[in-house]
Amino acid sequence: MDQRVVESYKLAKEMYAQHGIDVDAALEQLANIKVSIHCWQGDDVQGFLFKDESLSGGIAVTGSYPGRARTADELRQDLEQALSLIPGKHKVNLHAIYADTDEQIDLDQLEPKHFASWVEWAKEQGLGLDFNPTCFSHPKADDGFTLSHPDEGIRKFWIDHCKASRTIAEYFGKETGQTCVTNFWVPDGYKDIPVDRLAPRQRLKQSLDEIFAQPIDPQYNIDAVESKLFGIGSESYVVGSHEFYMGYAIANNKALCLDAGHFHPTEVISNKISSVLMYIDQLLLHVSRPVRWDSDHVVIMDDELLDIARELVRGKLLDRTHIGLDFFDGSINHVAAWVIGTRNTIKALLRAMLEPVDQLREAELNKDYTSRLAITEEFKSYPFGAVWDYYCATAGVPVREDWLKQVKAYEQDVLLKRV
Ligand SMILES: C[C@H](O)[C@H](O)[C@@H](O)C(=O)CO
Ligand SMILES: [Mn+2]
Repeated sequence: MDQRVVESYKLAKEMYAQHGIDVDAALEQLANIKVSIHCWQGDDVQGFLFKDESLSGGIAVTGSYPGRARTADELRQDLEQALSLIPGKHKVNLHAIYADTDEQIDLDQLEPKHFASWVEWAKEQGLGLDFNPTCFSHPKADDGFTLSHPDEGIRKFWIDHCKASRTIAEYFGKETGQTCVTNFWVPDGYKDIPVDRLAPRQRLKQSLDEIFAQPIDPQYNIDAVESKLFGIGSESYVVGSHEFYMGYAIANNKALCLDAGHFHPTEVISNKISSVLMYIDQLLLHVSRPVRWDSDHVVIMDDELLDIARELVRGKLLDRTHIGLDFFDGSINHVAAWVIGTRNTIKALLRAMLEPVDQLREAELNKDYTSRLAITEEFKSYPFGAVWDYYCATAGVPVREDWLKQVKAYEQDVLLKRV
């Protein structure tokens, strides 16, 4: 290992120790945190089942950076490349449209066997798998409704797809030995002001009740539900609102998914974590970055990311939180997007672990808000970067921006050859 990395680390460790912070213990804790890396950044949310369907559901990918994965093998190859540049052992989050099969199969007919290659790969790589039914980019979702659809036949199709998804998730959990988190998000909503807000919500509740009627051992699968304020084409009303799913999760013992881009533009999920975890057992995060709207930009080291990490660390809530990523930027190298967003998420957790929380809490309780602000601000320039570099070096991944060289080489050798 580069001796400068080791020396900087030692100096940093001493500085943190002066505030009672055990850096080695923080790194040990960090190494046990798994981030769920979303497969859909790798191919602009296209999937492999319906090559001719364009992305729908009120979400959008912009950009046409070359080299996106076209097959499951390519996607796995790209994920391996990204994972080789990210410290720690993590999970990969699949959507149903990423089934790896030659069969012409519809979503309601999916079975574990259609994901066998993913499971085999995950086992080889020592990765966990998470899952999502895909209730969009399909002709039966063209009018913007799925699980709350007024047509019984269409609603049943989506219920059957979600049931099939839970069976697949259970299989993931059994095979990998790591609990699969299955996230349910549906785009259902109206562009303009509806007359009846209640009936679609009653139908969505009924559908969810049917989907979850089959018990699954939580050792293998846990279900999460994800709300949204608005989407493109559902600006006036989304059936699965925050209140709807918060209530549903509490009443039915489900995990709640908070996506950073799914609320009012000035509303932040960091301020929701401590509230929702008072009433629900487990949380799923979709760490994302809204820029003026739910634009799903790559996660950067901004105030909100750090605040999310602080909430989890300070409240000792990491054990009850599944950290997933959700962004899709088609304007930059797809592998780099994963690396940037995931490294930032892990780095933010480290930064949060390297704060003098006890000291700050004491200042707060003593109404010494001057010290609270002063210390918080000074710690923003404490040498967390030296600790991060050491962590990357000991984990066998590139230090600082060195990873970019590898991504550029991969782009030349692999991605640009995909024509
Ligand atoms: C593709 C994902 O399931 C999707 O992004 C969903 O989680 C979401 O956030 C929709 O806005
Ligand atoms: Mn999301």
